[in-house]
Amino acid sequence: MFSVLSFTRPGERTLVPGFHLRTPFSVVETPGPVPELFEVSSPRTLSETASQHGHAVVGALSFDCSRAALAAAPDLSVTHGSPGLRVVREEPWPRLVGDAVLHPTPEGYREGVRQVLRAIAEERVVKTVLGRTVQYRFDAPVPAESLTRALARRHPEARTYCCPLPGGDSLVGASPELLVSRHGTTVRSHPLAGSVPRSANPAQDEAAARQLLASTKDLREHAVVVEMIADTLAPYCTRLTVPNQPALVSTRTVWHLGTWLRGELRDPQTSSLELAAALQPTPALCGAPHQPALDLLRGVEGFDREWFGGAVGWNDEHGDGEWTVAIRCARLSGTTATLFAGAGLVAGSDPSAELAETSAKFAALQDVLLGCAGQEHQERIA
Ligand SMILES: C=C(O[C@H]1C=CC=C(C(=O)O)[C@@H]1O)C(=O)O
Repeated sequence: MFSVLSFTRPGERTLVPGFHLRTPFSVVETPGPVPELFEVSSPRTLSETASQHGHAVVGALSFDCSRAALAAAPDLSVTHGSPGLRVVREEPWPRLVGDAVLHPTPEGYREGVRQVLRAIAEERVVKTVLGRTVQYRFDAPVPAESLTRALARRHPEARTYCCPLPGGDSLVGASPELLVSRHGTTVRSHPLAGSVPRSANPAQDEAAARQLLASTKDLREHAVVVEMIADTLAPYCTRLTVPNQPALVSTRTVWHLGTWLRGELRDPQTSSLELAAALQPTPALCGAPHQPALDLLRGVEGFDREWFGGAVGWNDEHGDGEWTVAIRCARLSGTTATLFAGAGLVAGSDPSAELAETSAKFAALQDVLLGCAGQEHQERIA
């Protein structure tokens, strides 16, 4: 069942963003602010409800898939190709107030990694993804749409999104990872796992990429994810192609290992939302085996991920749609912006290297958020 949430707070209407998802191949957006969100305890319920009413829906699935915040979007526009950025009035950018709040501290994160490595050594888990947060406060709310446009300019290769959340918050990000798409009977997924920070020195950058492609630790970390996604999609597909080697994927700040999976749907009634709910969360954000990894990360992280590591996307009235993994993101809530990043841990992971990896992941948002605020990046977060 689902309940309708009032989405706007009195007096805050002008700050409420619409839904926006830009990829290198398309832009999907609502024409204006989303008036109402439906909070759903089972995304499948809404998928069925949406198809009964013939509406497209947009929104977010939480990390553990126990919640979805979705909105009916009868006027959803899908523009194929690589259209230019919509010109809208630029709002004034707020100023940063005070210092960044890190959770946990860098040493706290390294200690968390050691705890997970002990659990791996005791064979309680094979892999767990450990997250951390950094929170900034501003003298006024951060304009979500301006931030999204600035992210799209800085990360044209990414899947840039702005998604309304309950309580007037929004989730804004520039993710490199496709959870799942369904177009007609074609299903695609592009999991990423196994990463190293990029270097400003071209020779070092190339060497880092080469080492990543040859790293048995990172290949193992990646294989766990691909196996789960292939096993989950296989029953939905008549044919599923799974390359046996990952390829390098570059973002502005990080190299990743990535694998494109492609399948043909067995039943054309299966919607993109149903596929997303079946996959979420993959071991790229949680770990393996699923339940012990989830219990472990909940105990060690000490914060509620809610939408971080979930999925943001759309599903049209035919069941077509795309769901992006909600990473490289900030939750905007009033005058605060909370950034999230995590790293996959397997046997052989090094606490300081994992900390550096999360810092490089934060940088995707930080550079834009603090750059727009006219601030130098003074905070040493690692
Ligand atoms: C958890 C994050 O990244 C995931 C996605 C790609 C590579 C990952 C890794 O190598 O650890 C993570 O699994 C994040 O960006 O916060």
